[in-house]
Formats: sequence, C-alpha cells, structure tokens
Amino acid sequence: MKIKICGIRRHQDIEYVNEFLPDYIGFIFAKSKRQITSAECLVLKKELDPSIKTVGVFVNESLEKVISTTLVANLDVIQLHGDETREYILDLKNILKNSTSLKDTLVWKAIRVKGEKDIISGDKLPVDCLLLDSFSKQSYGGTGKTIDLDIIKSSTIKNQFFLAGGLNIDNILNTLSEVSPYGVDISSGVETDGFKDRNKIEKIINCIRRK
Ligand SMILES: O=C(O)c1ccccc1N[C@@H]1O[C@H](COP(=O)(O)O)[C@@H](O)[C@H]1O
Repeated sequence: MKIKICGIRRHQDIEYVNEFLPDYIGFIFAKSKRQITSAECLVLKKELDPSIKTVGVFVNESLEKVISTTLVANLDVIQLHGDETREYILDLKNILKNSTSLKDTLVWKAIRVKGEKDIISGDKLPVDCLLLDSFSKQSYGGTGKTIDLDIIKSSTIKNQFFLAGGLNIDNILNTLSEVSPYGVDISSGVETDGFKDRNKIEKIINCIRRK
C-alpha cells in the first residue's frame, strides 16, 4: 500500500515526512491555504529524503504553468485535480514525452466522485494512475470530506487508483477493509489547526504499514 501525505509546505513538514518516509508527498500549486510557489517547493525539496517521490497538485492550470513548475521543482508526478479534459491530458503527455528532462514524469488524474459514472469515465482517461476523491461544491480538494465507499465497491474500476478524501486515523482501517486502492492520499486528516501534525502522521503511517 503506497502512502502519500499531501499539502507539505513548511520545513517542519519535511522533517516529519523524512522521519516516517511515506512513498509520496504532495505540494499544492493551486489556490488553497496549502498553496506554495515553485521556488518555495525547491527550497523544501533540498531537505527531503531522496527516497520520497514528489507530486505537484494543479487545478485547471495552463499547460505552460504546469510544465514550468514541474521543471523548476523537479517533480516526479503531476496530479491534475480540477476539470482537466482528455484533450488537455493528451497535450500534457505529448509535451512530457518530447522533453528529455520530463519524459519520466507521471500524470495522475483526480476524479471527484459524485456517482459511478464519474469513475467509469475517469477509468478511460490516458493517465498513469487515478485518484478518487470526494466531491465538494466549495473546493477542489483538501476538504476532509469522505467518499461514499459503496460507489467504489459497486464500480468496475480497472485502473489502479489512490484513494483520497477525509482519510484519518479513525477511518483508515475500516476504509481499507472495504476497498483495495493502490495507495492512500492523506492531507487534512494529519493536520491540527490547519498544520501538519507529526503525531498524526506517525500514527496513520504506522497503522497502515502494520495492517
Ligand atoms: O489540499 C488542498 O488544499 C487541495 C487543494 C486543491 C486541490 C487538491 C487539494 N488536495 C488534495 O485533496 C485530496 C483530499 O484531501 P483531504 O485528505 O480530504 O484533506 C488529496 O488528494 C489532496 O491531494
């Protein structure tokens, strides 16, 4: 089970992830209280354990901005978390494929699940991995709202997927007994008063790894 801790933005956050070594961390480049710039990301990355892969989270961003940020911050994965279309994804993959420095960059697409049809159409997208998140009218992500697991259970999703949306120490084991994602993506569930909390990161990573 892969683990991603998202919304890393402070030096302390880097210390916490270096201690507990999730597989991935996420940097938010979209409008959010967790948003950082590519220059700030670069500074944080210099302190990061090299075994941890980095994911840039973008929402309805121009291809130029996604590419320049990915280059500056030297990201391993681009996570599209908005309303990006199949055409946008194909254009992005084409640019990555033709770039010497970005040809190994992966593309993940977040599907904000309202119903089974969202999963069915998301499953057809030309991406390296899907990320199933809850739907909220207020915000594109990082809401702490959970997905209705019955929608995933009754779907015929074929792609590997990360599960996101309100995962925390109180619901993680039950969630993983109901569905079998490739990985879990956790953000607000490891925060206290809006900031990453070392103890919550420790507890949830240990809990998932002991499972
Ligand atoms: O975390 C954010 O602020 C954010 C903003 C805009 C798009 C995505 C964002 N985060 C992603 O949201 C999900 C779920 O987060 P949570 O665990 O419910 O708080 C996760 O995939 C983050 O990458």
